[in-house]
Amino acid sequence: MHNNLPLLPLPDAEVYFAPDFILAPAANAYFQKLMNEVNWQQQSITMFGRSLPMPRLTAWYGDKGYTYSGLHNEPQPWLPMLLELKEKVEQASGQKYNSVLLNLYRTGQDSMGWHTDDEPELGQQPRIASLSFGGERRFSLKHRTRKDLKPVTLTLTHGSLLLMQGPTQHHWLHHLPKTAKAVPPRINLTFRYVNGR
Ligand SMILES: O=C(O)CCC(=O)C(=O)O
Ligand SMILES: [Fe+2]
Repeated sequence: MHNNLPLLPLPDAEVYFAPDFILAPAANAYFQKLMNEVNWQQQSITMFGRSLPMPRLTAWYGDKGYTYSGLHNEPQPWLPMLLELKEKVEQASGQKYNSVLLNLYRTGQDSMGWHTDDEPELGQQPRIASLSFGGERRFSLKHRTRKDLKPVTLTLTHGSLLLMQGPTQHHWLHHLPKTAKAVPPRINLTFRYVNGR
């Protein structure tokens, strides 16, 4: 699908990054509203038979249930603010989304490990539109098989939009590592199109 966002020169991928997608005054207001109005949850992950708290808070809103990190998530009904952001992202990307997963990274110790978003419900070519608010964090992509390609690191700035689509999830992993720096809290919204159910 055609859009006017800046395309990153990555092989086997279609990744766009607009660092100033939402400008500071509006982005500040969204950050505060998201902090206050989203129903943030502490979920657990089971690893090696042990249940551990996820290193971030999460929330899931949208039209359809979705399995993520082995957990089935029943979405909460859309908040007006989330529909407004969804519309902005749909206009910029030229595509529709029907769900959003929100992540709150409270400190530099909150993180997300290497993964791909390739659950069957996301279809053959998952599209993920990721908005960031608050503290800047580094985000990296690494090719699954091509060791000659160095990992690519971006700084996900306040108000930025990162769009991953096409073959990206088949060939690249991504993560949001911890940082030892003192960083303000960060809120991330990943809009997705979930099929079925
Ligand atoms: O916080 C981020 O920027 C990454 C989030 C992510 O990869 C995900 O929710 O699948
Ligand atoms: Fe992801």
